[in-house]
Amino acid sequence: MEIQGCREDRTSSLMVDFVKDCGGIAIIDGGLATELEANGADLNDPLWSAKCLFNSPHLIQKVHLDYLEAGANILITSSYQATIQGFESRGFSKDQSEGLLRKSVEVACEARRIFQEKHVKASKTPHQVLIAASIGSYGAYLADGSEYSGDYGEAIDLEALKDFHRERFLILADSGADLIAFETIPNKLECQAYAELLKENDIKIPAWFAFNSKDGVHVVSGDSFVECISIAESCKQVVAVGINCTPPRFIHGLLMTIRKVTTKPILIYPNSDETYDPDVKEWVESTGVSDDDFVSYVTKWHEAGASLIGGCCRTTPNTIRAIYKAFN
Ligand code: MET
Ligand SMILES: [Zn+2]
Repeated sequence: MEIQGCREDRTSSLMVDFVKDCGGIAIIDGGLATELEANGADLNDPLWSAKCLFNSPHLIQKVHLDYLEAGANILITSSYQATIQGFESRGFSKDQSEGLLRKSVEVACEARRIFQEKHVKASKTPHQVLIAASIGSYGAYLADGSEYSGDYGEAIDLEALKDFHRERFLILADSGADLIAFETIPNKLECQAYAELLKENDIKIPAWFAFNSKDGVHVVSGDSFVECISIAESCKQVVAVGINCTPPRFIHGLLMTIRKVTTKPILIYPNSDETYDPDVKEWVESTGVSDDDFVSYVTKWHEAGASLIGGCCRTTPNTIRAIYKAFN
């Protein structure tokens, strides 16, 4: 029985095949950093969730396992805000920093192994699981809120972004993950940088591109959503495109736009519609969306063409369990 979910051929058909194997809808996990906080981690730190890689990896494994038990088919690793630059600025050596990046994938793979072994021992068939190695934006590394403005200033050009991302990207591409998840992409320049890194390095591992929006029309910088999706569309290693960390109420309109410009599987993992305040580095309670409200959207998104659905910040294993139930 093939239970790992890692396929030998990491080709462009990976996501189409995986979604088919999952019965037409693959469930992505929910918020990682915010769920680590719910489990007691103090992430008020420029490294955010990556801090747990050296100070509480057991918590990361627990949250991954909670999402698998809730029904997730895809785990996104804790490398979103993990960078060599960030770790070095905290006194880690280069080797140690690279080791911490690899560890983010190892912890997720170990959670998958534990989950699948437990189900096999109980004579149940575990669901398939892919590990997506997260890469957050340059703005996430800056931890100054620019991941939600996409404004990096004049000094940051395409080459600067490629130089910033190259090393971590190459390490994660060779880490044993099934794919790379470029998440919360705030502007067109960063999207181009990722596409060029994939092409120039003839990377075999597939990737997905997920953008965020705060007006339901553009990516957060104000750049054209259509142009960003089109760049991803023209990149053969990109196996899915879509939206993350965006309020659920914007998703349907954005989905209608994406459908016109892509032939690739579409992924949607919104946040819970609360607002992040970069000054205090906290999510500000607002109306938010309850798990029931969230789930009332998901079948509509699926009907509208999304085949990978999960949650981002402030969604929880309960959100993912509710999504799972909506489709099973
Ligand atoms: C700001 S979006 C964060 C995405 C990341 N995968 C997380 O859930 O922590
Ligand atoms: Zn998020």
